[in-house]
Amino acid sequence: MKQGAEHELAVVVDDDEDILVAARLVLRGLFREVVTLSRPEEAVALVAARAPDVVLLDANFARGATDAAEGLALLDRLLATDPQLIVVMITAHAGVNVAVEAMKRGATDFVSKPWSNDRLASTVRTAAALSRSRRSAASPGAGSVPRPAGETPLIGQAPAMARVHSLIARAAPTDANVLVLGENGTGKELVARELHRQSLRAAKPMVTVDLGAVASNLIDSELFGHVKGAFTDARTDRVGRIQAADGGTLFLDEIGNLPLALQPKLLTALEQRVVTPVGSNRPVPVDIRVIAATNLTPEMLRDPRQFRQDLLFRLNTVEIDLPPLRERRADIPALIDHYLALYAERYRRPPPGLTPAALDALVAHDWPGNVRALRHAIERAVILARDAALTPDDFALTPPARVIAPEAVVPAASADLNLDRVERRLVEEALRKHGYNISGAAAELGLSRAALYRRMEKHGL
Ligand SMILES: Nc1ncnc2c1ncn2[C@@H]1O[C@H](COP(=O)(O)OP(=O)(O)OP(=O)(O)O)[C@@H](O)[C@H]1O
Repeated sequence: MKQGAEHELAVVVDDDEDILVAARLVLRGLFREVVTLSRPEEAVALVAARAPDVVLLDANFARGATDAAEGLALLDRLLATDPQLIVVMITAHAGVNVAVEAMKRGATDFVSKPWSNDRLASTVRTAAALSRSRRSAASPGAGSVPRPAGETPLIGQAPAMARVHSLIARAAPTDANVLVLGENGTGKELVARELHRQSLRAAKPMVTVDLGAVASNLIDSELFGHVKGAFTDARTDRVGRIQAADGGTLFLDEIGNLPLALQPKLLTALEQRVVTPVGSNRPVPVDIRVIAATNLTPEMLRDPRQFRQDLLFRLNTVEIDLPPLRERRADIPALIDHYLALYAERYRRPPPGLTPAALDALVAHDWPGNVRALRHAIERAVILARDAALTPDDFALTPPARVIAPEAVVPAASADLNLDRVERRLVEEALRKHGYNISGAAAELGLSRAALYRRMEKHGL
């Protein structure tokens, strides 16, 4: 038995002898025993008998095969034999689709050939650490830390959300970059938090950059930092957010707002795992996992005039698409219960009841602002609630989105000129006109996204 090895048993399954030898050389420092198998059928029996810490499995078995069918079928069989098993897939260079398919089926991570030995070692070490915590707690996601009190859980068991939960559970413990897509208010940030919380980086920070809220000329130094004197206002050195996330997770919200000119710089940082602060020529090494989110549609994202495709390819190793609330109405009652209880406690009142008509109206509503709008509607209703159960009128549900000419919202001379109410109306109309797309509505109103959010909060929209 080898002294000093961190883990017990690794199994490498590949029909290429060179790969088996190369993997053994890397893994023998980490495991007391490394078993290499060139015949896939032996793997199932070995997994059943010995519950290895990690299996490293080649995706393309039959020599020359590229569709990975055999490797994926074996992955299914191994996981059926031992659902707690940690499998790291070996994929061909640029085999991202295979890697994603493998992770959807339950692989924990992947390495692509040709690999760098350091990368292989760190991927397998991370996977083995996960295996240990999974087996000791006998529950998936055991590497996670508890959700802080008061932080919202990701509610929803409708089929579309069940898929989201399952993708989160599988992608979280890997270092794969994740791109979260969805309309405004669908919960993209919550998903990012869950991914971080269930990851092996959970004890380290998740650093967020909202690229929609930072002025475009400041994004460079916000992300990469700067050195004193790099520009007029740079009076001291400043660490950028990427570096601040070292060891943890970097959450890039509204990634669609990253200026095209800065996209190559981010790509280089992600590929080379270094950042070079503005005004410096000394790259600093960083170890980050990136989660990005956007409300751009997949079609917009795939337009090279909006987004560099090589950067997209880096960011979307796993893609999680959050459906709008109107496509998962089954989740609405659970969301209502959660937020009624939350706000009743916050505003120190008994949880109000709900008439059946109110429940029907809330479930039937289209919620163009998604869960955020539902949450605000409930908060407002709780604040205004009297003793009786809440009725549809207590929720001020507006009719479905329609496009309104801007002139129509300018009040006639005789109309209500109260500034606060006019502001509310304008904000509401702009939101509706843009289908609750915050960036679009903010641009039309001449506000930053942050300023628009403040007004939405103020007016309970
Ligand atoms: N599934 C959910 N369960 C509970 N609360 C949710 C859920 N989805 C969203 N919310 C709540 O809705 C609000 C908006 O969520 P979040 O900020 O994550 O959305 P987003 O998609 O990132 O929005 P935006 O694109 O506008 O930044 C938050 O208050 C969040 O707590």
